[in-house]
Amino acid sequence: MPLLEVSGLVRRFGGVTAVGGVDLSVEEGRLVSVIGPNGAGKTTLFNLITGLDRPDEGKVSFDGADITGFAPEKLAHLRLARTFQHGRVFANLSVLGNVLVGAHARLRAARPRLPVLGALGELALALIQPGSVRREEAALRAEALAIIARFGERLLPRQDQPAYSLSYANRRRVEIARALALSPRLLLLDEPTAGMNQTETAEMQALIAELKASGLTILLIEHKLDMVMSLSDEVVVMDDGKVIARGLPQAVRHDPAVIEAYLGHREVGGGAAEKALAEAAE
Ligand SMILES: Nc1ncnc2c1ncn2[C@@H]1O[C@H](COP(=O)(O)OP(=O)(O)OP(=O)(O)O)[C@@H](O)[C@H]1O
Repeated sequence: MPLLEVSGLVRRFGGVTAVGGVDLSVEEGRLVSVIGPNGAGKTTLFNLITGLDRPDEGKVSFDGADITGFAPEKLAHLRLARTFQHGRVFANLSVLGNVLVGAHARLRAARPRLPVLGALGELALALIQPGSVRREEAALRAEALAIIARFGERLLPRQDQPAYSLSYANRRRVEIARALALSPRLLLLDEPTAGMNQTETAEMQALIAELKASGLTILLIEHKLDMVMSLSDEVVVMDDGKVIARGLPQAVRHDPAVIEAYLGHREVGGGAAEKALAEAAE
């Protein structure tokens, strides 16, 4: 059974069909990439999966359960995490604070409110900070720092800096760190290297490869095709709201329909396809 299964998903905005009947499945431990030209419907698809938007038709299942239209918070409880195309962080929180938000969200999910205590009781507990709460906080902090350490010198020395003071690339790293603190079962990354230079892109690629090697299931939107080709178990190509090709990276790379979608070429040979895709990635 796939971890994520999307069937017949449709989303219309007025006269525009942003997602027009998409099927997609991601098996546990696999990395599937969604590529396609601007406006193909990739981000809308992510929004439908992650509860930021509701489909007009179709179904989203996670681990066999119907999660269609579930609110993002409920999905976080199921440990489905995402990052955004332009990066979203809590600007006034520190790097560590941002990552702790993710860790706390996971803790709340694992330990539902104690009905006996109620909200006031929980607040009192947090204020008094008995030993158990302090130990829990210390463990979360250590865990958050370990996640930040995955980003090495980029984030570790900046753990106490507010997110607003960071470079764009670092804010994007913080967002991924926060998503990892949720200890996700499925991670959706929307263009994690957008706005990054070559060195930063290579670092991000290495990190995603590491996450994949650790067994994390990942759904990735990415325009940098070299990265897509090297990381993906499967590539799904969208154009105009529809899936026009899917399969192993090398097969997709040579698919004339894919070249046509990117560049409008109708007749291409294998070599030309590769060149066109490389150009499209620039
Ligand atoms: N909230 C909205 N209201 C109206 N139209 C929308 C809305 N969101 C998306 N669209 C339209 O749906 C289509 C798909 O957009 P989407 O952002 O999903 O594409 P994309 O593949 O993610 O593009 P990009 O690679 O540029 O991010 C586009 O035509 C877009 O203009």
